[in-house]
Amino acid sequence: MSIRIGNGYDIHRLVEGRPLILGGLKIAHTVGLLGHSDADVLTHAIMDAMLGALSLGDIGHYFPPSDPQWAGANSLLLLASVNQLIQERGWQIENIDSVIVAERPKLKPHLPQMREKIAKTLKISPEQVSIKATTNEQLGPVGREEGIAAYAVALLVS
Ligand SMILES: Nc1ccn([C@@H]2O[C@H](COP(=O)(O)O)[C@@H](O)[C@H]2O)c(=O)n1
Ligand SMILES: C[C@@]1(CO)OP(=O)(O)OP(=O)(O)OC[C@H]1O
Repeated sequence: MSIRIGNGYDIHRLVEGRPLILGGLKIAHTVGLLGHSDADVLTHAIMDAMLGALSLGDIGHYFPPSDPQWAGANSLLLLASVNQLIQERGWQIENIDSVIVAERPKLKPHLPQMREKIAKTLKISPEQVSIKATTNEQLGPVGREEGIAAYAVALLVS
């Protein structure tokens, strides 16, 4: 058995007139994340962690922000295709750990549903997907609610 580990990070700006989508879940809030795709920072960080584990580059390589094809893209569909990419190479996810950094809204009540959505997309159990939330203690751009960030680690086995 071989194992590989990867990490991912993403941040998107919060603006009015956009939905807030995190882990594939639409969350009621006054502002949402700006991006070429649905700007789902958590899912983006997870994809980069999976790609990083196999030194396969980053999501921008597979889904260029300059490509109109990805305008408004559902990041869960991109996640499914990254999963296919690693499976084609003989790898599967052992577990994912992640954290969303957001001052607001309160994300704890939404975390179980996010775990289910990510796990279903990756065809693994929700127990293999950890999603946490923390504030940035009002420090920096995230602390000023200018954006939301996410970090993820993925362990792959073959
Ligand atoms: N957007 C968020 C941020 C945090 N939480 C939960 O609150 C706990 C305390 O957060 P601190 O940043 O003050 O340490 C954290 O452990 C999360 O459970 C949240 O639900 N939504
Ligand atoms: C998935 C993509 C597609 O445009 O999403 P974006 O919303 O542009 O988000 P970003 O994390 O800046 O870059 C990743 C892109 O590949």
